[in-house]
Amino acid sequence: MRYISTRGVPTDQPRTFTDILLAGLAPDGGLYMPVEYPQVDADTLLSWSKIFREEGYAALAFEVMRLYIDDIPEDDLRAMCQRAYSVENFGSREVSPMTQLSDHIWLLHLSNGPTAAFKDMAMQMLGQLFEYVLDKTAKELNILGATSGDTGSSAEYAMLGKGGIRVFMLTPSGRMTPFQQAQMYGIDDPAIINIALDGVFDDCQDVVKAISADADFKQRYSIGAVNSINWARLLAQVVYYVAAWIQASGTPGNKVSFSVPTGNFGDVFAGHVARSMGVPIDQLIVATNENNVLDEFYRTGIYRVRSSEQTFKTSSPSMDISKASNFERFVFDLVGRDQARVRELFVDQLGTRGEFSLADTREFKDARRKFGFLSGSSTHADRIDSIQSVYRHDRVLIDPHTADAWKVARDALRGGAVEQPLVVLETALAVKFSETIEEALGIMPEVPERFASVMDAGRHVVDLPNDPEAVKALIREVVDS
Ligand SMILES: Cc1ncc(COP(=O)(O)O)c(C=O)c1O
Ligand SMILES: N[C@@H](CCOP(=O)(O)O)C(=O)O
Repeated sequence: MRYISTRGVPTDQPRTFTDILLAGLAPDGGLYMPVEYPQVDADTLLSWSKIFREEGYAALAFEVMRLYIDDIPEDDLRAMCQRAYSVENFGSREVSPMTQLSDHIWLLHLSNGPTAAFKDMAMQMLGQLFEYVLDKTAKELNILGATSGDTGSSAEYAMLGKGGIRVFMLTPSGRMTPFQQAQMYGIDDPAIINIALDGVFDDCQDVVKAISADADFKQRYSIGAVNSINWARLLAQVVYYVAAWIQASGTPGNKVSFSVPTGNFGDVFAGHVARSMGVPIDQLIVATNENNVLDEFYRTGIYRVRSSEQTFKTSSPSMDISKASNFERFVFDLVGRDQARVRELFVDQLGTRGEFSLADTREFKDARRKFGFLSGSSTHADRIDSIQSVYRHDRVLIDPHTADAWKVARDALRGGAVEQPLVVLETALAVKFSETIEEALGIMPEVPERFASVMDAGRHVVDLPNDPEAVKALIREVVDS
């Protein structure tokens, strides 16, 4: 498989998987995409079903990922999948089991990994891939990432102790929960550098992109990406849509729909990839919180990003995002993979006016039928109500992000916009957001044994202004010392 940029010019040479794994963002500022989506037929789906049931998630992950990775020997890739998706890391061979809730909704558990969020599902694999490629090339990697609370800890735990890798993680100062802060800032290791930036997540992400756009700096300091701008993150996430389809249906003729709590549009985009490959997915529901830029697009065709000041601080804080990176990947598919058009929309129009409209285009009018996207949003009151409702009926504790998806899913089911089976993606454990759980239920979530001492750790973090130059200076200081 070869990869191209969403913005590239047609004469650009397509890249291999290991090239783009270390590169992250494309040099033209676009995002890498496979030149095509491999197609799977009914026989393949049935064989995947058998593999998942008999051999577990790691074996399925290998089958899916090998379709996109042809520059790593298969035995090595299989071994990496086994190490990433071990029972030790995720607690079971299924890795992402499902629970059936009332209202005919399934809950896909994606938060059984080391940091209690769905990010571990991809990040554990990324840790294996980075270590493998760096070992072969004898290179070092300085990962520069942005987090709203979950990517950061997931990346740090996945990369900790991996030779030749340092992590510089930008966090939005004062916007993460105490648990999320403690998980990250508690790590005392010279290869993990936490930075509290004076801004929101979008500012952190902008700094990452600005530094990645400085080709000389990027090359000199071997800057790599762990955010979902890195295609490998999304690829690893495709696997759990297949695993969920197998668990909820497993019959090639029977489709499954998904409701996905959405911020940077990575998770739901992985569902779009699975659907585009021929995995039997009917609807993909984009569920946002009050920061509803994406819900607005799917309702109106207008994509209007918001400034940091207009980005609300909500009780599903990991989704307080108003510039969703991966949305560009979807628009690339929506406009028929026309790179010049993507450049025009994301560089010329968005860059100058802060918005663009596809409302009057045939592509947008066909989008729902062709790509199966639905959307909705949720408020703080909705989240509280959803957490209460699921706990009352099913005795299951869901976190505020999962609650956003559950609310939009239930509305869509009741309104007849979507059919069963309908799967809600559980993206974090409630323990990370105990303040909101206490408000909803009057109880604190139980702290799993593995997190018993998280809150007691020290605080290792550097405060910096919202300025790429200040971040570059810190990277220079650490790497050159
Ligand atoms: C707990 C949680 N749920 C949902 C999301 C949204 O996922 P995505 O950014 O891939 O849309 C995030 C991060 O953005 C998250 O941390
Ligand atoms: N919710 C994320 C922010 C989005 O990051 P990405 O790595 O998925 O692009 C977080 O918790 O940091």
